[in-house]
Amino acid sequence: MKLVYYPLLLLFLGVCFLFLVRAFLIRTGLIYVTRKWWRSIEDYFHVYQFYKVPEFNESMQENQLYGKVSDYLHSLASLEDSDFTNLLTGKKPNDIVLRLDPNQVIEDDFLGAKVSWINEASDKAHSRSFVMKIRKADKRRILRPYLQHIHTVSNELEEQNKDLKLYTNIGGDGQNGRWRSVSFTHPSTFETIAMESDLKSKLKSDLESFSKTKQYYHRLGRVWKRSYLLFGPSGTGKSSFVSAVANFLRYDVYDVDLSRVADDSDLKLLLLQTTTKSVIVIEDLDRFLVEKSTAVSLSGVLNFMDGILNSCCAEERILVFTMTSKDNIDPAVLRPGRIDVHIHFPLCDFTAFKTLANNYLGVKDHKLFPQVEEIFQNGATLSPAEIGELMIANRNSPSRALKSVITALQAEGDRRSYASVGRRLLGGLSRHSTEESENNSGIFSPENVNAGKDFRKLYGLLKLKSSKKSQSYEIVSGQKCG
Ligand SMILES: Nc1ncnc2c1ncn2[C@@H]1O[C@H](COP(=O)(O)OP(=O)(O)OP(=O)(O)O)[C@@H](O)[C@H]1O
Ligand SMILES: [Mg+2]
Repeated sequence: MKLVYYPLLLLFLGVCFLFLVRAFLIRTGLIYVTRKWWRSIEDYFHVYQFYKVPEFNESMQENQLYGKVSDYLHSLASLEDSDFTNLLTGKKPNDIVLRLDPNQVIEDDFLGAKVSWINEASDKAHSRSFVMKIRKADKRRILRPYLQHIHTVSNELEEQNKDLKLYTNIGGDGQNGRWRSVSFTHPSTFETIAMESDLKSKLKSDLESFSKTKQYYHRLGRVWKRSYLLFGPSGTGKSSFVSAVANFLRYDVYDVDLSRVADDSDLKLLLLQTTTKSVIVIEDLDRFLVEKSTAVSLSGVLNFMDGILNSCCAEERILVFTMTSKDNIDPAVLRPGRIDVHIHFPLCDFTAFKTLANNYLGVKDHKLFPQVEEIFQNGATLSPAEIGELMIANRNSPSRALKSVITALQAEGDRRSYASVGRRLLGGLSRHSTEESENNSGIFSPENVNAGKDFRKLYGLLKLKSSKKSQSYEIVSGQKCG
């Protein structure tokens, strides 16, 4: 009977022994020595192949693969396990980054195979190199996909780390280029913009799919561009949206000021001088077209929108046009193909208000919310910019902030009723224009554009009223919406 339990006892003691040895090795740090020995034993039984990636080629030109490999290796978590790394300050003031020391080894895993890289110190030619070591047995299976993987990851890292630029056009003869740039640091992102969440995800996936469809556009013989029209009252987030797009795609921004463009050919020149992977914006296009306050003709604008000149390079560009209203705009400007996506930016509703309260005050719910909701339901509204300002001014006290929003909304509601009484009193002659406005979802005539803020808010109310029947945000892809 005792003999039956013997092997079990031995097994148990063996497991306990191994467990204790492992705990001992980890505790004393001897585990690293053991691993090194184990690796040497493994090395002894495998045949390896080495690939050198030098910093310069034989003509002493920079080998771009070296930079990509360097970016890739320095992004690996296993960098921390290397025996010797340098600690350096990163791009941002509080960033600390690790850099592999010369002759240090870094390990990587790819498709179940182990790959080691050695950061070789300068040789006679004063050039550095990375040397990849893989088992011959794994070479056929992983070499190509692994190199492809390095390319993809390093390209992604480059996108993430590049400093974005904001270009603005200057007047003048254009001898030395017409764009002047500064760092683009606008913090607006899709997360900070108050926008219906479904619409937000649709727009994000639209942008993502655009940035990945080069082949598709080429096959159709189309310029690889996507045009967005953002329309809505002032302070509803149109410019913030442009920044969010740039931050999302990591694209530079070119802000075209039409008042500084000399003529159609000047506009073409500006377009030619933009770089790939950029968002090109014309703000307040309606103002320029309706008031004709630019030297550029309508056909000049249309050619710009079509991006004909860009077809030579066919690299990705996003065109964004902002307008207060698209009602008085020549339909040719808005036709499908010229404008791919129309996005309506309405004044605030309760859902947008909650997003703002969360962003600005860190408040997800509050006892004053039902009161705010009721006021919105009665038709009062303000622009997100106006609500945001009230919240910033009272950011230390959410209750005070919400009370000030309520007071402002109530004042706005009162002004609205006052305006509607005024309209009724005016009667006859003016009734026609009011009806016309309402029938046309609140057409905003050029005279109204200049009639000041109060009128603009009134316009916003009419617009919101009509849009509430359908959706608060309007996105129509590939067709004009009205
Ligand atoms: N939908 C929104 N979500 C979050 N913040 C917003 C939103 N709309 C406006 N804001 C805030 O209001 C300010 C003004 O917004 P923005 O400049 O984007 O408005 P706009 O529609 O471009 O106005 P305008 O037509 O006058 O140029 C910004 O600081 C922004 O943070
Ligand atoms: Mg703006």
